[in-house]
Amino acid sequence: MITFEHVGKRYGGRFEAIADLNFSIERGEMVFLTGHSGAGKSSVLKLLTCLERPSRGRVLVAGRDLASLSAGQVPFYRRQIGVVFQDHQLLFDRSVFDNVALPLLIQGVPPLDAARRVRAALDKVGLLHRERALPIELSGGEQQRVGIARAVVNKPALLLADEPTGNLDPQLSADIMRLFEDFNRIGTTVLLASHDLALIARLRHRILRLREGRLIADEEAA
Ligand SMILES: Nc1ncnc2c1ncn2[C@@H]1O[C@H](COP(=O)(O)OP(=O)(O)OP(=O)(O)O)[C@@H](O)[C@H]1O
Repeated sequence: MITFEHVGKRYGGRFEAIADLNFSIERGEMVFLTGHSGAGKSSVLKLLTCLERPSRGRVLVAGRDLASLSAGQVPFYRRQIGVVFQDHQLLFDRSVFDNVALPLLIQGVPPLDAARRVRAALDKVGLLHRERALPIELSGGEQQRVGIARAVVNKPALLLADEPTGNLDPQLSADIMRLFEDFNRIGTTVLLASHDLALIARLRHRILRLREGRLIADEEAA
């Protein structure tokens, strides 16, 4: 599903934030990406979402070299990917329902179809009863679950998350991770960047460890 081949990323002529990175993730895997602050975790996710381009090497997703995508094709490519951020980036003047519906409206999905899909996504994250609420009325864990519903409303083949439990206590973090596992169980490939080593160790999925932009360990699921 994902292949990095000799990938390097240099920001503005400085040192390489990512250096000769090689790894593959098969369709249907759930993998953690970890490492110290500045190790390059977010850079890997930015390369996968075409927010950044590699300075060298190739990034392939579903067999396609992302360098071959034209600027016009990038939005279509991104529709196959769900992205969850640490700060969830919800619109605070829109309801939970409207936040989750946003990607579908941008794509021109008919409203009735969109409503059905939004409710299915909210149901999966256990927030169907809060569809009319504003994000400000929700707890941090609930807000993160809205962010996850928005990321999966398109049924993406690939789900990426950057520190999705960064602001949550251990219990809520475990709940959020269980949600990712649920989506993985139904076939979604999941790549999660996290520096929460205790949480990662408990969950027993494959772990890619980065240090200073290099892969220093690739540990199979326990
Ligand atoms: N847009 C940018 N311009 C310049 N340097 C950048 C940019 N984005 C990242 N970097 C640098 O690249 C390196 C890797 O950053 P990255 O955000 O990928 O690491 P990270 O492992 O996700 O860190 P954190 O856990 O703190 O988010 C860091 O030294 C960072 O300062």
